[in-house]
Amino acid sequence: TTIVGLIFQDGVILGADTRATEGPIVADKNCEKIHYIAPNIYCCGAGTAADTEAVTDMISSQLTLHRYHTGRESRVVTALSLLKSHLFNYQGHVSAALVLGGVDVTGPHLHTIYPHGSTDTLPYATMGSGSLAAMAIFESKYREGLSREEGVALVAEAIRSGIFNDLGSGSNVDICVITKGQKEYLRNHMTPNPRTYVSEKGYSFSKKTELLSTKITPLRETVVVIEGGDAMEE
Ligand SMILES: C#CCCCC(=O)N[C@@H](Cc1ccccc1)C(=O)N[C@@H](CC(C)C)B(O)O
Repeated sequence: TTIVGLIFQDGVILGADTRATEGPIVADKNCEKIHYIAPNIYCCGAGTAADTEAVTDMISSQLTLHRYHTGRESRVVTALSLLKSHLFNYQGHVSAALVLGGVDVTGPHLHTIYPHGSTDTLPYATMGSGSLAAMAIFESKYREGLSREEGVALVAEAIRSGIFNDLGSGSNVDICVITKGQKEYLRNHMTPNPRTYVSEKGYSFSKKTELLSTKITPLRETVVVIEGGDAMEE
């Protein structure tokens, strides 16, 4: 997995690849790794698919009940506290490595949460097996005050770096843009690895292509007997 997040001038942008693996096997070529937490909060997950799905679903439900109780919009820090305490209680046995992002009354927020429950607050972050490939892009190109277009392009570039350089990552680019009072989930924003099909008529070559066997004179063949050479061992 390659999952990333960054803060741009109007909020937060999250990104993810869509490959699920089981050892050397690709179990899912287009899975979703950006999970809904609250209307203004989303979370990317790496690690064990079942664990990232279950833990984000659980915290999303808890925040829904909390919003009913308070009558207010959820805060990112609330999701952060609920996630880290759950993961810490399970001492790393819940294998969920998360990039949490959102915008609330206190502004834009981006955090990483590790399986053992430690967290970091950052302007840009990457997680998963493709995180080093993605971080190389951020470390060389991130700057504060990015526009929406620049931010989306940089997130896409970081995810593509993981897709093409990490075997644990692949297929498509999913993106989620979160600003004050608005969020856009761009499912399969890029599909750089389309499946190609051979038509039932077989391969189709360009008009200019000529069959080797007909047009071009047969390949020349000359046999040279080497005088006095030892017979080759059979
Ligand atoms: C679909 C399906 C089966 C998914 C199995 C499954 O969790 N794969 C894991 C790798 C793994 C982990 C622990 C045991 C075995 C295999 C996986 O692909 N993780 C990616 C993220 C999740 C959300 C898709 B990524 O971190 O590489």
